[in-house]
Amino acid sequence: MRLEVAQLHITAQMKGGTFSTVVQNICLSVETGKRLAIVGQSGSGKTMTAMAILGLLPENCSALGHVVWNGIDILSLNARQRRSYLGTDFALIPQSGADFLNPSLKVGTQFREVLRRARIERSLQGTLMHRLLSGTGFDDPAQILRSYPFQLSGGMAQRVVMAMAAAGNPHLVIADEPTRGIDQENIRVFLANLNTLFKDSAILLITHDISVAAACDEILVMNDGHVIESAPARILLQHPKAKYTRRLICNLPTAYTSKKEALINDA
Ligand SMILES: Nc1ncnc2c1ncn2[C@@H]1O[C@H](COP(=O)(O)OP(=O)(O)OP(=O)(O)O)[C@@H](O)[C@H]1O
Ligand code: NI
Repeated sequence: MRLEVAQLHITAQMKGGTFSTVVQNICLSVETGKRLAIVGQSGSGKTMTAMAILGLLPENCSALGHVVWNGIDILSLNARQRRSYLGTDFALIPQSGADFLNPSLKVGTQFREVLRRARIERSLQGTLMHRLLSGTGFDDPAQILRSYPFQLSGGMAQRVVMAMAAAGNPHLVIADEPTRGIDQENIRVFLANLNTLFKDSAILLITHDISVAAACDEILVMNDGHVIESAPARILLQHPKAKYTRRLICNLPTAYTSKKEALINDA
């Protein structure tokens, strides 16, 4: 299965009634079993691109172009039809697991609701929740299910949300800055879990961290609502074409430090 985005334009209606272009002519593709990273500085349109794919754009924004999933241009479907993809074919791993969870409900209650929406039979829910939580590294899933979100650390909340995202066995997973605010060790664990839980899914990973992007198959660089370049990760990191990409790599945290000097000298 394959996601193909072509000539995606997103426009926002501003307060005075004027229109502003948010992204222009975005083209990207990712197929099941592959991971695509989107990198770019703040405000470059990464999240809006992801939201357009998932059908979750804010009300004042609209998208034109093509978002083709499995041969169907889902951008032309109505809101109800589009929502039916989320939680089944598509899943979102949001930036902050802790913010995503409802603070007043136990993890188990929220997890069951996710499974209900994914149309998992009630009698299978318990076993599935335990399996998914074990899959994200929890030794005692029962205790996690009994916990309230405030009893979890940021990294633990992220793992819970990831297990929830895996519940519907999605074919496309979009993770928006999933590693922001978590330490290097937890980033390593996150990437390992992502690869195991979503082995057969197409993964679109929005990130500021070059070490996370480097773990993907392809990298797409965005700036100011445009695609600057895209290429297999290794090629893009070692031979970035655009000056913007070189500067971005130099400014991104972690890894590739030895490459940075060469890139700066080249720029
Ligand atoms: N509801 C909205 N109405 C109008 N403009 C918006 C709206 N939401 C976002 N924008 C604008 O769209 C542009 C792209 O925003 P987006 O959130 O996609 O950036 P981003 O690349 O995800 O940045 P970050 O790395 O900070 O998350 C920004 O200029 C932002 O101000
Ligand atoms: Ni964003």
